[in-house]
Amino acid sequence: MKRTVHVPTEINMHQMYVNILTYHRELLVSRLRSVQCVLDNLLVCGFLCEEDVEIVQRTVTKTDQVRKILELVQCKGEEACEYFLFILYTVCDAYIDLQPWLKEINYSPSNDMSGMKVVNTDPISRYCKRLRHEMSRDTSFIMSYGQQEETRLEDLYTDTLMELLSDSNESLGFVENLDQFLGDHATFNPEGEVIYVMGDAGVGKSILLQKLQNLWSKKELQTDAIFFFKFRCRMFSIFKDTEKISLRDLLFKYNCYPDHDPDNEVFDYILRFPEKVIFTFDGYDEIQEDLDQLNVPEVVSPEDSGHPLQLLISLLCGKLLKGSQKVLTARTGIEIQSRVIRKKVVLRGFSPTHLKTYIDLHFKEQEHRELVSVQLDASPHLCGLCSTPLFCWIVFKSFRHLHTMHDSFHLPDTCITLTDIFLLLSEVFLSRSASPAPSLLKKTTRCASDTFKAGLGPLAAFAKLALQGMERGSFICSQEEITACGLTEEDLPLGFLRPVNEYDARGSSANFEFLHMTLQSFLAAFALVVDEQAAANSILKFFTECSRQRDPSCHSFDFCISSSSKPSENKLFATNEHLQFINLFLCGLLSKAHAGLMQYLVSPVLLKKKRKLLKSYLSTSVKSHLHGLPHYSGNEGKKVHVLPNFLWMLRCIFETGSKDIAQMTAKGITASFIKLGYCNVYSGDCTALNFVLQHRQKLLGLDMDNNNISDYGVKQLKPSFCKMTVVRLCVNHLSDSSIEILAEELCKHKVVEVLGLYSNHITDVGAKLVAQIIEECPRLIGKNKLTSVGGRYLASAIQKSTSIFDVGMWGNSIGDEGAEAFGEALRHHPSLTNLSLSANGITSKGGKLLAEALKENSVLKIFWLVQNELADDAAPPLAELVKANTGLSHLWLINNQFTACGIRQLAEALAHNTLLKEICVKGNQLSAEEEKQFEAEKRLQFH
Ligand SMILES: Nc1ncnc2c1ncn2[C@@H]1O[C@H](COP(=O)(O)OP(=O)(O)OP(=O)(O)O)[C@@H](O)[C@H]1O
Repeated sequence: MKRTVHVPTEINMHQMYVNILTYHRELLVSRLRSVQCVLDNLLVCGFLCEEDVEIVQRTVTKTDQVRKILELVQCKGEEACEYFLFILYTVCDAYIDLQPWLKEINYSPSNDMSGMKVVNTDPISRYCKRLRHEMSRDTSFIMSYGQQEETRLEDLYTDTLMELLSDSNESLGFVENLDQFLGDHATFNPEGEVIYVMGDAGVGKSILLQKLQNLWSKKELQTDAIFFFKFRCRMFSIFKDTEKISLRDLLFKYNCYPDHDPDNEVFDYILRFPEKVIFTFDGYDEIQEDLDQLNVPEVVSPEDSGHPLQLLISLLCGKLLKGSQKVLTARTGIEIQSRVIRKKVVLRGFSPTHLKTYIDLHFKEQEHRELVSVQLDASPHLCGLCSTPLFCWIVFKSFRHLHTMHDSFHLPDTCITLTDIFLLLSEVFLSRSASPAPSLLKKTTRCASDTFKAGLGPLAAFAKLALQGMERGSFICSQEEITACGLTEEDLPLGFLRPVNEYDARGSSANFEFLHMTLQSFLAAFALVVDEQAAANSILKFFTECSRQRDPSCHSFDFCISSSSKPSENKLFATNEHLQFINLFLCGLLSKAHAGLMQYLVSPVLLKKKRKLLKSYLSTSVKSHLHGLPHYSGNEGKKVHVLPNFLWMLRCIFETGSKDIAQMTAKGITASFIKLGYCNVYSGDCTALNFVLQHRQKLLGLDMDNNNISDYGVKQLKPSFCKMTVVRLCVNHLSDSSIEILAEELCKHKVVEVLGLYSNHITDVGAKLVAQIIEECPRLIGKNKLTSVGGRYLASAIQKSTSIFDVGMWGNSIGDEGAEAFGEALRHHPSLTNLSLSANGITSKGGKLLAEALKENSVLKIFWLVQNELADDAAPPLAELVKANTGLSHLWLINNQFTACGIRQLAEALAHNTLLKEICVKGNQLSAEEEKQFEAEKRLQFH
């Protein structure tokens, strides 16, 4: 028998385990926690009898219980003691504190022992198992139509674009797989504990969390966490201001309670090992309370009770369960204190490849796949809408349903609006009740207005319920509220509502919520339109509400981070997107395009009145909005920086389809340059923008940097490029196909003066096209994926151009061959004054070729070669360049590989140069002393 246990030398080997227990008694008494599991196993294996167990259980304190167990097993002899150790060794989760000690005494089970059975009856392990089981049950299906139809998550889940952002919202690349999600990758603040996931309505934030939860439940998520608690933030709004709850109750009531845990071991374990816990909080934007109003002292002790919102904030700030991982989702535009954020992920929806995968998953029939693909290919606008998974799901589901019912059904064509999409969804819901199963023999002709007329009763009742919820600021409805709106049991399976189980812990009867918040907004708008009782102008109430709340959303944790100060303007709930959506749908429902349908559902006189009211309101507010925009003058003329609200206005205008309002808006833009940077413009918005710009006569500069336009958006803007003097599309996920459109349009109209394409996905193919337009576009394409091939195209275009001043090629990979091409292009270039070839993998070879060529150039003033691989053998030609005194005023050589020897040669050359104003060599291989000396010499020369 193998014995590897270290024991005190004086111990008799026949009594080894008995002696170990005596020798380490104190440690065991203080560290052994889960007594029950030890007792259960000793009992099952016959080392203890029922009476022994009772004796132990009668002992009051845990430490005494352990003492008693030790006494008993020692009395039973060597095998009982060994089995006792074997239990601690096997159920390592429960006896986590004793594992280092078992290692220290070098314990490993003997052969005899290894054959013995140990059952894990530890409450912690049991609880983890139960959590995983319940999580798996709750997350295996995606919500679907009605309550009877469910789709398995794994059958439909498709990856989406998940972009990692820095603290200052710079892109840090994309999440490659979900294992990367929780890890340290792209963490910008190790002190923060929140992974902050942002995204627009319906982009898939909840589904992403569901996927993470489901992977965890199957032990397929890379994490050490053994507890996972999921919350939806809207739940925190159902508590009264005065209600209080303990952390323990918050965790267990709303997830699941531990069974057989009389000593509260699970909660104690969570408190001791918070790093073993993951939380997900979905929809931070849905919290309705103003934290100021709560006026409750901050909760920091896990034993204290507090308002659930206080607990939430304390958890997020790390004041409770510090070290636990938290994933928080919110709609784009909600700012939270960056000091609590560990990393930021922004969801960008489906890329074209994802969309293809989703089509394949969604449609089992090849015929449908092909039909949908063809129809999508024909409509970039629809593709843009379908990059949002929710809209895509509605479009595809509707297609499947309506195509099965009616042979001739096609996806709506180019001008489809969001209102069309939600009308389609409603039609599907209503038609499902009207015709239980599609006939195999004869497919009927589709008549949407008949379906709406027949279903108006329940539809209006759902709409009333939605509106009442919005007015109360609530996304959850009770059974009583549902009944009060006139809805019956039979109406519920139509699909508009789904039950929510999460809040059952409060003992209330079943609650429901709308399938999606956007659907609630749509129905609320529908209620405003069909309501014949309320005054006609009440349709405008949410416009008024939104204009009151126009301040940028800012959810702040200030009050819990610095408890001393209590800022007065910290409104937790500040987003009004769901209200903006109501306005948008209102515009759609009252548009000319839907007048035909709506006249069946509301009296034509009232409809006309409401349409007139809306139109006049929109015209006035567009005028005053444009008038009130801050104008300022810059190089490109009079500029305006529009606010996100402008975007909502554009969306509404597009939804109305009113040419008059579009025309008036286009005319009302008096500035020659609009900045729409960081406005969260997505591809679908480009249709709206184009709708307005079509009516503009004058030229216009448009800065749309840092949005989510993508290739679909550029396609939508195609007709407007003829008027654009400035086209800034930096950081917008554009690929070469966008450049194809730009090249075609910009070269045709030749009015563009500035083209910004920094940080997209352009390759050498796109570079060739950029080269074509380069004569009109002085700003080139930094931070893309060009190699020497693309570098050569551009260099050759620059060589031919006589009007180019500034080329920024940083952050590509043009290497030495590209550098050589640039050298040749610039040797006798007449106009280029500013060139950056930083971060391009250029070695001394390329540096030498550049330096030699530039000696003959007398125009270049600023030359950046930062962060390349230049070493001392590039120093002589660079020194020659400096000596040549060509007109160069700034030479940046930061972060290369020069040593003191190379830098010495450059320093000597300075004496011959009268024009150089700056040469910077920081970040090379110089000691602090050598760097200082160079700086001193430089100062001397420049003086
Ligand atoms: N990755 C995905 N794969 C497949 N379908 C998805 C995916 N993401 C979202 N969907 C579909 O879109 C619907 C809406 O997604 P989800 O509720 O996650 O959006 P959200 O970003 O949380 O929206 P909101 O901010 O409005 O709550 C889902 O019910 C699902 O049908």
